[in-house]
Amino acid sequence: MNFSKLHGLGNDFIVIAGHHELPTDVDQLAIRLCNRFFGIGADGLVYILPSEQADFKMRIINSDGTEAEQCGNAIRCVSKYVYDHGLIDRTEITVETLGAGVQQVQLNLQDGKVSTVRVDMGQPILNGLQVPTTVDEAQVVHHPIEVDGREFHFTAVSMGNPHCVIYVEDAVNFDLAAWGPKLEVHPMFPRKVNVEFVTVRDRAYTDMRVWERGAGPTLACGTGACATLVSSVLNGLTDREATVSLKGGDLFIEWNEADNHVYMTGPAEEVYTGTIVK
Ligand SMILES: N[C@@H](CCC[C@H](N)C(=O)O)C(=O)O
Repeated sequence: MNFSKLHGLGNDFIVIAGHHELPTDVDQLAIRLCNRFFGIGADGLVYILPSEQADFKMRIINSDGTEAEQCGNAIRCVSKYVYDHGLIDRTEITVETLGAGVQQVQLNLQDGKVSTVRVDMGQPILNGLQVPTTVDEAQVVHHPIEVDGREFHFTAVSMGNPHCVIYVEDAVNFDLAAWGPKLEVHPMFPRKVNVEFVTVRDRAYTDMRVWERGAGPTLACGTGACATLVSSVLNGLTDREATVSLKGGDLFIEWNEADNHVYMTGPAEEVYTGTIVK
């Protein structure tokens, strides 16, 4: 079975195309292939499948074998893959996702290859029960949450997948490993949660570090960057356009007032191709 390895700002994926559906043991396959010592190594396994509603369908399995509804960095990687490998020759394409519907994607080329991708990530979901959280409120903004005797405040945003955004003094040096895993499985989040620790530098620039549901600490998270911008607007901390700076690099995020959609722009890179022997 052939695969390609792509990443978006260091959030890396094993990408498999040419199949019609997910294999039945895809959870075990993801765990095995994503292992950084005994496998290829990746944050997730991504399948590009045929779609009846869009040009392609994307399915993303986290490195722990659980399936995610959406992935911002993976959708940019999928978009680069299908264009650069000649599966489509348009620079405006559509990609169906499991939890965020069909997304419109614009490909920006350099020397005939995709260099950056702008994705319409759709409307954020803010209703507490729909994110989902256990908080029955129309918006969950700066809500208290206690972990091991420490109180944080979080803002809940779903971009198809659930996020909990927490403002800290120094996101870049924050002890992700101490708090991320505990917040990920906190009972306030019935489907677990991706956790973003954020420091706002000014109204157009934030630092963010992420602990991902099902994958742990990653270098970047596209949906997490979108959730960060939405949360920062709701908390009055940034304008509706900002750079979200991650460990692996920067994403530019816009939350459009007219259509309420969030737009994400960033790079995608293919780093190698290979064959899975067993
Ligand atoms: N890295 C991603 C999100 C991947 C899925 C996530 N771990 C989840 O379980 O929701 C991104 O770039 O958005």
